[in-house]
Amino acid sequence: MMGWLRSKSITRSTAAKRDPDSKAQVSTEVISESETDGMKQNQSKVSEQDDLRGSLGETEAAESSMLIDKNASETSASSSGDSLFAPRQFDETKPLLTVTGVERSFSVGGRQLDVLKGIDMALFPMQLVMLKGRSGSGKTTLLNMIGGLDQPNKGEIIFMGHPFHQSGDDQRTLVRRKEIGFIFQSFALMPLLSAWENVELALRMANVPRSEWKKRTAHCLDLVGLGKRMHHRPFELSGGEQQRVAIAKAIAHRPSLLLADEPTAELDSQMGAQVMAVFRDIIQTEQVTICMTTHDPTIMEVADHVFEMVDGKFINT
Ligand SMILES: Nc1ncnc2c1ncn2[C@@H]1O[C@H](COP(=O)(O)OP(=O)(O)OP(=O)(O)O)[C@@H](O)[C@H]1O
Repeated sequence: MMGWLRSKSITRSTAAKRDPDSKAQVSTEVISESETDGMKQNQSKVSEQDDLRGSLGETEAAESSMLIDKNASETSASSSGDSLFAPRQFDETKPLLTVTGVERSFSVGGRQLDVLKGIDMALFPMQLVMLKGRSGSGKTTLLNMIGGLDQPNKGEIIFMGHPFHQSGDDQRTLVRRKEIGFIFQSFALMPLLSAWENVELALRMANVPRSEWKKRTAHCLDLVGLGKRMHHRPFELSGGEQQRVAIAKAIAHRPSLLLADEPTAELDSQMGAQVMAVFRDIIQTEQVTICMTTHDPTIMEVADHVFEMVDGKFINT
């Protein structure tokens, strides 16, 4: 599968930014872009990482800013630190997210392409849920909806009480930045920054007070087993280690939900197993829920639940 980041358009349309409440405008833009080929190359769509980068400017700016800041004294007022470590209060029997009757179509070459055809699902706290299905069955389209990056044409998506199907782009962005973490097939790390700096960058972008960065960064890198490689840059790490840095980065702000699109696709089976072991650990330690896509049957064995998607519908719910 092509990763979200490189080609999948985890998207927010510029139209939506102009009028965050207008689904029609989002659809219109998607249609016209698709017709001229190419959702996957579209510059007006903003990948999640581009979106995150946007809050700091260009990649290079973000990286240099981190490099300049790395020895700066810890001056920010504290502390939201407790919220990064405190046990969560939730009822495990109540879903974190519900998807009801969700449909999503795109217009391609003047024709309507029905991608999601009535999806119902629920994610409960601290579950590891997997989506499987053939290429093109609609898995990433669904993850985009769950992550608040796109909206359905029909149906409801409620995440932690927030009606994603009817809230504006800005509202969804706020929820997403606080409560959702993303992991990509292609790791999505800043190449000039060390593992430590990559995680710190995520904390900065989440507006976590600087005084909390050190403790939280060390904690997250320890959780993924990279405490001893914290000063390595991505190119000095194996693929599995890079993906573990990406996990540390994605959980740094302590999201309630982690979404991962084929997180093990570029890894060999041993590294893939390590990533899955880390997922299992962080579900317990961070009390996070994980929803991921995969094609790998061995990986599915560790799931709490596997949804199989065929042609835009689940066949085994
Ligand atoms: N913005 C869009 N505009 C037009 N078509 C789209 C758009 N997004 C997705 N599609 C189409 O929807 C279908 C499902 O795509 P999706 O990426 O969700 O599948 P997938 O199950 O994740 O596949 P893979 O495993 O190959 O990544 C594909 O035919 C794709 O081309």
